[in-house]
Amino acid sequence: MLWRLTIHPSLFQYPLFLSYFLHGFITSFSLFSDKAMQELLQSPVQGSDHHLIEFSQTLTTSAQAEASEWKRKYELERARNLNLENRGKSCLQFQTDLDDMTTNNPTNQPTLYNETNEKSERCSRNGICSHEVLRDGNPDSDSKMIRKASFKLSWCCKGEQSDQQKHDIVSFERGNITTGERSSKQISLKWESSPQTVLILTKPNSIPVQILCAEMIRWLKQQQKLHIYVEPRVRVELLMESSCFNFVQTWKDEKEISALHTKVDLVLTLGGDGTVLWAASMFKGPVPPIVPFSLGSLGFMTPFYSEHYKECLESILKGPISITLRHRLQCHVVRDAAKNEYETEEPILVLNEVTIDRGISSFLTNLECYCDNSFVTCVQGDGLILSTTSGSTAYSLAAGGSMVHPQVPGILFTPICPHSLSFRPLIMPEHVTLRVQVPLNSRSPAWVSFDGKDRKQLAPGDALVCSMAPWPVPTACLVDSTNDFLRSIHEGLHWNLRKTQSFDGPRES
Ligand SMILES: NC(=O)c1ccc[n+]([C@@H]2O[C@H](COP(=O)([O-])OP(=O)(O)OC[C@H]3O[C@@H](n4cnc5c(N)ncnc54)[C@H](O)[C@@H]3O)[C@@H](O)[C@H]2O)c1
Ligand SMILES: Nc1ncnc2c1ncn2[C@@H]1O[C@H](COP(=O)(O)OP(=O)(O)OP(=O)(O)O)[C@@H](O)[C@H]1O
Repeated sequence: MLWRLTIHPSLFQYPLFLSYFLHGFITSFSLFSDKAMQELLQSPVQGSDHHLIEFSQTLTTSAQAEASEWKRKYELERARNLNLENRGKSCLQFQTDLDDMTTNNPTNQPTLYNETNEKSERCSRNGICSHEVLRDGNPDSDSKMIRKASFKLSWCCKGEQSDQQKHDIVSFERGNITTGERSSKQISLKWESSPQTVLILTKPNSIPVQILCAEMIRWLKQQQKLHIYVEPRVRVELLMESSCFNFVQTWKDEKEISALHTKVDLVLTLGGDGTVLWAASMFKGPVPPIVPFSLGSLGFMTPFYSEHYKECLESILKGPISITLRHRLQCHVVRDAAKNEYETEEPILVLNEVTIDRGISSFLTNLECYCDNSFVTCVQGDGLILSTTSGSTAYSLAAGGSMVHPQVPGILFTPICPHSLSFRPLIMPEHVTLRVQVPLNSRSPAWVSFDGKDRKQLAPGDALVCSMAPWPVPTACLVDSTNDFLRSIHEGLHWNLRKTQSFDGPRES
């Protein structure tokens, strides 16, 4: 499986983003040496170009050693897969299509190593790239290799896509401090090799979703020749409909779920915002691009119309795709019994928000809040929401928080029904760590929930520690981040809808 990740130099002015992004990708792939990674992550922003290019060369050398073995296994596996799939000949249609796949479609041939090498050289000249050879983690199928599509992310400047421009946010020349043009524009994803595997996630208990899912799978297999993964529940539903869906793949346990990001090129969600949250929660590390189709009632994060799925997917599979990189929060529950902060429970990632509230207790919550160890305030009321900017249009909005463009990196600090006249919501910068603690003298415990789910009790002395997660959720845009955001607040919330004042009437002279 090969990956290629190119990072445009303008990203270097976002050191946190860069280290998060790279850390996310790097730690998930075992080829990077620890030393190289430390050097990379510790390198000063100005020198990043140099470090990254060196790094990419190390990686390419490592990849060379495995590439010919990979190619041999890949071809063996491909032959084996075709054999297996050919056994289910009862479905004549699928068989014909598989035959077409091998004879007529040269794009489905395995990419040769030389081509990859050539690409890597090209990539080192223009930007930063990494090539990965990944193995399927399943010990039972040692020879099973799946190639993952490679893609490139870049910023678009002034409505155009530019790989070359680099802007400094702040410059200091001859004693004058000036701010330069910000390059935090629309992010665009270009495929460098075709996507081959999609994961389809669906809202449960919905007949229209079930029907669309089956139709989409047929089309993706027959017309696009893609490998398809679904949840175990969905595979059972599909097989009840027809044994022709035998080719659809799924997973058995958590371990296989945790390896999904190494196999899946694209995630399609069929449902509402809750299904996008569900999809994000399945990836505890790096997340493949998500294409959210709207089959819910509100759909702030689901811009794609399911009726036009064929045109949409054709365009997505071809690329380029406008992407919203949605930041997530990483939350740790620290129990009072823990001897230090590192002894926490597994971190939980949220795309919308983490809420600390009074749960079923009728007492006021009493929450002490700290930001990077500075005391912020004490929340006495129903609770507190720590929200991402994507979540700013959800619960935080209902509690009086601002709506914030999802591409703005920040953490919203929104009280729920505070019993005080002056407690306005805050927005903190992305780099802070927030700590919400239930004081030992609190009259009652508090309850924490993550994207509206997985409630946990916080006893007096326990704390929730929250910071920006290294792994954002890339969601595909229908138009672009800003257009999609504005459309969702207009259509979803009828934001600032008012009849326009008529032309006739009194005027200022
Ligand atoms: N008072 C409230 O507004 C309130 C109360 C509880 C939970 N919620 C939200 O529900 C979310 C869980 O969603 P679910 O679908 O699993 O539960 P759900 O089925 O109860 O739906 C909650 C509603 O929130 C909407 N929503 C979710 N994320 C959104 C976002 N980022 N922007 C705008 N609207 C959004 C959904 O479309 C849905 O209409 C939580 O993360 C929380 O933000 C809101
Ligand atoms: N694949 C899934 N497996 C289990 N639960 C899911 C899955 N997809 C979605 N859910 C849950 O189902 C609930 C409803 O999902 P979703 O919000 O997508 O649909 P909806 O409520 O019809 O849409 P809307 O919120 O726009 O009205 C959410 O709580 C979500 O967490």
